[in-house]
Amino acid sequence: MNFPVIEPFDAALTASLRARVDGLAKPPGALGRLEDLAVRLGAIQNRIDPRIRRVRACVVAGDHGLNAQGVSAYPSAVTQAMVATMLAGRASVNALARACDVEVCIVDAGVDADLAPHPRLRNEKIRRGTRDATIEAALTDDEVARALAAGIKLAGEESDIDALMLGEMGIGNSATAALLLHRLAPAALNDCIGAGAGHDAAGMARKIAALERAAARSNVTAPLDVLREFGGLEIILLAGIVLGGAASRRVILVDGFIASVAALAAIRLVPAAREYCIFAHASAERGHRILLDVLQTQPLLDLGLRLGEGTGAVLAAPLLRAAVNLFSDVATLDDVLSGRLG
Ligand SMILES: O=C(O)c1ccc[n+]([C@@H]2O[C@H](COP(=O)([O-])O)[C@@H](O)[C@H]2O)c1
Ligand SMILES: Cc1cc2nc[nH]c2cc1C
Repeated sequence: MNFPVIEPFDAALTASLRARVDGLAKPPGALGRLEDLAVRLGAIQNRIDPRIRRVRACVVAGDHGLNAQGVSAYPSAVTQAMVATMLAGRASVNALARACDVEVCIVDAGVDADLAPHPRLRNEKIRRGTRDATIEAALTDDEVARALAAGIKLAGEESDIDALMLGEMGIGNSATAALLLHRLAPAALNDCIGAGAGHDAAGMARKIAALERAAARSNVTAPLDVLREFGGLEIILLAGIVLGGAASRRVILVDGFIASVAALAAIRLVPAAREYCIFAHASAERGHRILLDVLQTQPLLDLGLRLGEGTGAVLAAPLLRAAVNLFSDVATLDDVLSGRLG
């Protein structure tokens, strides 16, 4: 499969952006990591004057065949129910998006139900849920390729969207994400498994045993093979959004554990995508720390969130707007010291 070309950053422009930030009316470095964010946004957009016009959260939904093994405390039907809740504007992500001026786009990549058409629902369904990865490959090569292509295409649309956020909804996807992290980091499987949406001790034991069976079934490590063996459709479509968004020089703001695993998969497919991914927050899900360490990145926020839906990414949108305002609104130190502001 052919992936879009993702350009590395222009080193001279990055140096100019840093010089601009250093020359603003403040002691150098006094705005801490917000300064790094401002430079990064300019480097991503390849502009000395980065801008954040429209911001869109893509909440991609899918179901997981391995949920039949009891890897989640919740039935797969909750995925469909939460998609309906998001379409009604009543999920957490909707409330936070209204507060942070973020558009929400809900995408069906593989919900195990026939969803009625809705003006705010994008139908990219590849199939109704993945196959049970403890028994057989979750997907075919063709299904993986089609999910990636759908994400790449979606991310390339509407050129005035400057930042794309990765969000997801999929009961059982913390189990799938643990398998992907185990193979793609790589890291010991046990360290990648957390409580997901919540588990008691018996539930955790069931989840660990099922994931050990799935991991023992296939020893693949190449990224496309890993995605075929373990899924899931929403994670793969999100990886496509990373590739398409980076190729069109958009900021990719990554939500929690599952969205971060999607970003990792994209980065394993096209390493240049890494610089375009900004990790919004540190999820409380076990395994997220491993992923952040592997990618040597520090998230913007740490609020103890572990919801998904794109909630953490949406909350970081104001930081993007704040960072670009430094370039557009702040006087230079030279102007201040020479009295040129009047
Ligand atoms: O993104 C996270 O950090 C995160 C951590 C734990 C759970 N979730 C959400 O909870 C669901 C997955 O949990 P589970 O237990 O069903 O695998 C899925 O809908 C995710 O959006 C999300
Ligand atoms: C209710 C509920 C809402 C969610 N949102 C994202 N993952 C979720 C999981 C559950 C169970």
